[in-house]
Amino acid sequence: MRYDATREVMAIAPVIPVVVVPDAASGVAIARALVTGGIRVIEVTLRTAAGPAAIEAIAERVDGICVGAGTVWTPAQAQQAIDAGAEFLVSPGIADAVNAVAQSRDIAYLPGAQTVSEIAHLARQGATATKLFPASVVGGPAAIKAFASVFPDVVFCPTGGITEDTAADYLALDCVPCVGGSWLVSADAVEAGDWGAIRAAAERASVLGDR
Ligand SMILES: O=C[C@H](O)COP(=O)(O)O
Ligand SMILES: CC(=O)C(=O)O
Repeated sequence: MRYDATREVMAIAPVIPVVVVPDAASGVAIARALVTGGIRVIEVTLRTAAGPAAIEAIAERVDGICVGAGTVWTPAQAQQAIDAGAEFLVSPGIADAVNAVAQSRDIAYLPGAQTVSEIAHLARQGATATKLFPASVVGGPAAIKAFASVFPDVVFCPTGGITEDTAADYLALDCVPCVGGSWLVSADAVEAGDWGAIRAAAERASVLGDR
């Protein structure tokens, strides 16, 4: 498993934007706005049918961004995303079959956990990096501090319910190199084609946590 590569993805920016794309062209415009704003990583979720095409278009047409696939639950989705050009995969929870594809294709993988037992399950497989979703619901920074006390070798990417105002509270923890969030790329901005708003949100996010 490429958890060293997963940690490299987590080190790119203080925030991994979690994005829902209506079509591939919007994905390209969003990715360009993020890069211009200083965020060189994007997680394109497979929650819409346009996800794989958007990943492919971003990989081909946007320089300087690391594109990954989110909401990956099945091996077929994992294979399709990698074939499209995804450089990393993310699951909101445990998806062992996706982990197996990530291992066989030698690609960075960020699996999700919500509980101590789930983190332990991932740690037994060798994971040293996990998503924590939905972070604000499972207890926010206080919960992560408690998890870190029993998993000192694991770093977390908390995601879910985090905002521009609360991200720094998570990033202040040594075990949190980055957070995930959808706030940079709002559905309203995408619908309006307001790429300037996304660029501005990326500019503010790029300096969160003084990184
Ligand atoms: O659906 C959840 C998103 O992927 C991340 O959560 P968020 O929208 O609360 O930032
Ligand atoms: C929540 C998230 O990161 C995902 O859908 O993969």
